[in-house]
Amino acid sequence: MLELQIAGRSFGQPVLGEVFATIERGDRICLLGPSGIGKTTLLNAIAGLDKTIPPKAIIGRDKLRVGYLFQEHRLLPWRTLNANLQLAGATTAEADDHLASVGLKDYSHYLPDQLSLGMARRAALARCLAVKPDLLLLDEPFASLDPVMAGELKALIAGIMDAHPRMAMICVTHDGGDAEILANRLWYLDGRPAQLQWDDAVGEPRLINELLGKLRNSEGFDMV
Ligand SMILES: Nc1ncnc2c1ncn2[C@@H]1O[C@H](COP(=O)(O)OP(=O)(O)OP(=O)(O)O)[C@@H](O)[C@H]1O
Repeated sequence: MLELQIAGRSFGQPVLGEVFATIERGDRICLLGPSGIGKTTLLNAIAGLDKTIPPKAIIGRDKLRVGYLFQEHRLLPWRTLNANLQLAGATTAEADDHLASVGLKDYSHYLPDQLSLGMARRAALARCLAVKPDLLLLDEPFASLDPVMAGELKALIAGIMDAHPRMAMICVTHDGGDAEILANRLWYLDGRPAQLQWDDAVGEPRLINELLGKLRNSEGFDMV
């Protein structure tokens, strides 16, 4: 579905090194790595937001719709949730359905600033769904949420992926345990410049335990 042939990305000094990987329909990838290593930089490149990365480095990108959940919700504050989703291409009724699917059935007419952090993140997730994505990019969706809300959002995302078996996902997280719930592949980004150190299938419990063990032993990695 998508092939990455990224030569690198510098911000004054090299951040990303060469990244070669493929993403197939239905892939659920958790992207882990130390803080500041380049995970968001890689997501931005895949999303096509980084104009310094030549389009030919992301083969297949032009044929895909991408939903990107940024670290902050980026909803337009002067528009209702329904109107925000309409901007992403949904009809009024579709926007209501997407909002209902993330537990915001009664909040269609709310403004983003009237929502809690967790609700705003779910509204932003609904906006991602409104673009009918082939690929969902999630940048630390559980950051700053209390454990109950984070758990609910994890279950919600897992349910969305089950309901859309041809949609692929890359989810940046600092918690290797998220992979057990969400992923069938683990990407681990490390080094300077950063490269994918591991790209593994984690479909089997034995494999995922092995990988999480490696992550726990990895220097400088924060396991939660
Ligand atoms: N627009 C920019 N200008 C300058 N430096 C940048 C820019 N964007 C990212 N960087 C640098 O690139 C490096 C990687 O940043 P990035 O946000 O991709 O890391 P990350 O792995 O997502 O971090 P975190 O886990 O803390 O969110 C950092 O050193 C950061 O300071």
